[in-house]
Amino acid sequence: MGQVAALSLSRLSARCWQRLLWPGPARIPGGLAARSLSSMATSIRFSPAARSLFDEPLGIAVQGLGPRQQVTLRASLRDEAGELFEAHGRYQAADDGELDLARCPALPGGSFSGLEPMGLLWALQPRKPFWRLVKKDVQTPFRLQLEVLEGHGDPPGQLLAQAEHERLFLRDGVRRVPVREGRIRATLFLPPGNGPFPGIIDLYGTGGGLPEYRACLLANYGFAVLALAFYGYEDLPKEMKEFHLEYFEEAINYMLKHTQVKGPGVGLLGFSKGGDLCLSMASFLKGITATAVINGSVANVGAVLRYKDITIPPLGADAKRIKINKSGIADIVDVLNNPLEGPNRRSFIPLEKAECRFLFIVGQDDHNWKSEFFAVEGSKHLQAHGKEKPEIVCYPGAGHYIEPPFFPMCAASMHLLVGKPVMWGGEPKAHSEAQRDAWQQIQAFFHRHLNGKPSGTTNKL
Ligand SMILES: CCCCCCCCCCCCCC(=O)SCCNC(=O)CCNC(=O)[C@H](O)C(C)(C)COP(=O)(O)OP(=O)(O)OC[C@H]1O[C@@H](n2cnc3c(N)ncnc32)[C@H](O)[C@@H]1OP(=O)(O)O
Repeated sequence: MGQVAALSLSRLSARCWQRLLWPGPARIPGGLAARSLSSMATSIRFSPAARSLFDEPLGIAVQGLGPRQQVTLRASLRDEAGELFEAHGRYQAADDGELDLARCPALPGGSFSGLEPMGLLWALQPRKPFWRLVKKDVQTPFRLQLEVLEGHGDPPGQLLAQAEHERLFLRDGVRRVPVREGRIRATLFLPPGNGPFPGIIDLYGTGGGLPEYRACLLANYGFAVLALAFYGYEDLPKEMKEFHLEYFEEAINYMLKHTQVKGPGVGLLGFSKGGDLCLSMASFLKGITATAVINGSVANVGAVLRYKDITIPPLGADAKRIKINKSGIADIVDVLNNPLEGPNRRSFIPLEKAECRFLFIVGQDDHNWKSEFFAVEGSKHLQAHGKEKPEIVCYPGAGHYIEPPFFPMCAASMHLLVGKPVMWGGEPKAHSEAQRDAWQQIQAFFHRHLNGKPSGTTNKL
């Protein structure tokens, strides 16, 4: 079992005992989320006070402590399945009894240490092993609970203060529009106003369903974003057997016909399996100006890909190359064949046919597959065909699931294609920093190429 999961289980007894004493955060009536139920002395200050967007930094301070008083701050939230995610930090107040996480480092012994103002969020970990924080209903917030507890004991001492803060996904005025047009099964997020807005199509990977949370967070920054399901959702194919690009072509045409989407082309944002689908869309379909891939493959994987009379077979894999790491979890990083060798080359996506700009976001500790190798070989392939060199941004210590900022890193979870939990790679702090930078890189890339705006970031390799 993953170390993190084991930690959650081993501490379960202690926490259960603590929870028996305190049945959990009291619901605060009237939405005064930031007001803390506390003794007169100690109070919690969030900035912004009551609610903020999930991908925004959150200021956290505690007032009214004793000079240099030692306290434990414990953050928690329950996802929509009711699963609990927790993190704690050990702190010492300043001489004036104030504790501001932007200025005060966390001490060793908590979920994180050092000066980490957002550590209580990015270090959240599930009690349930192999569980990942996802947001299914983006119209409701995650309710973050924060407790201030006396001392650094385990279990910690008495409750000094508690407060709740809402982490939202939809900025005021952003519209959520279910799309059931033709075969398309999607959700369109539109910024406030009439636009037209630069359009992006957002694809997740293996797992099916219709994850909307990255699309809606991106729409908060002025893009019209279509979260597109492509299997395992409503009347779409139940399994990942074969994909027809004509389905994705419908989605592109839907966006380009939309009065609030700015042409002449759209952007594509794909993660994991969604990444190679975006690369295939860019290679065979028209109307694409910019394609960003997060830990994607430059070979078609996991299912046959068809477009008109063209067929691209999925890259071969060998289950015998599945390793078991020291925690007993499957490591599939070597499972796929090399798409540069022999018959595997038939799976290599013909990127040279694309007429768009590319951005590859790479977690260098990705254990789903060799994302850096794929990005570098994709770059070589494009340049060998006289195409622009793509942007490649590599993040040391980042794993496979590079999500929007402050999503806690998922070390391992069920891989629906492999049929067992796999390790995704990454080290939590480095992974969190990668998520924050990648989010800026992706927005700058799309603003630059869909809007012609100068970007504020540099290209790192
Ligand atoms: C063997 C050797 C061969 C190997 C070949 C390898 C080739 C490699 C090539 C290919 C490589 C591809 C590379 C890649 O793409 S790697 C995978 C990349 N993953 C993604 O992009 C996420 C895609 N989307 C989803 O996962 C779903 O949409 C979610 C989960 C967001 C909701 O979707 P939906 O609303 O439909 O959810 P459900 O309630 O019906 O659950 C369905 C199942 O999902 C599991 N789940 C749900 N929630 C969580 C959670 N919070 N934590 C952990 N697990 C969770 C759970 O097992 C559940 O099953 P069950 O527990 O209910 O039974």
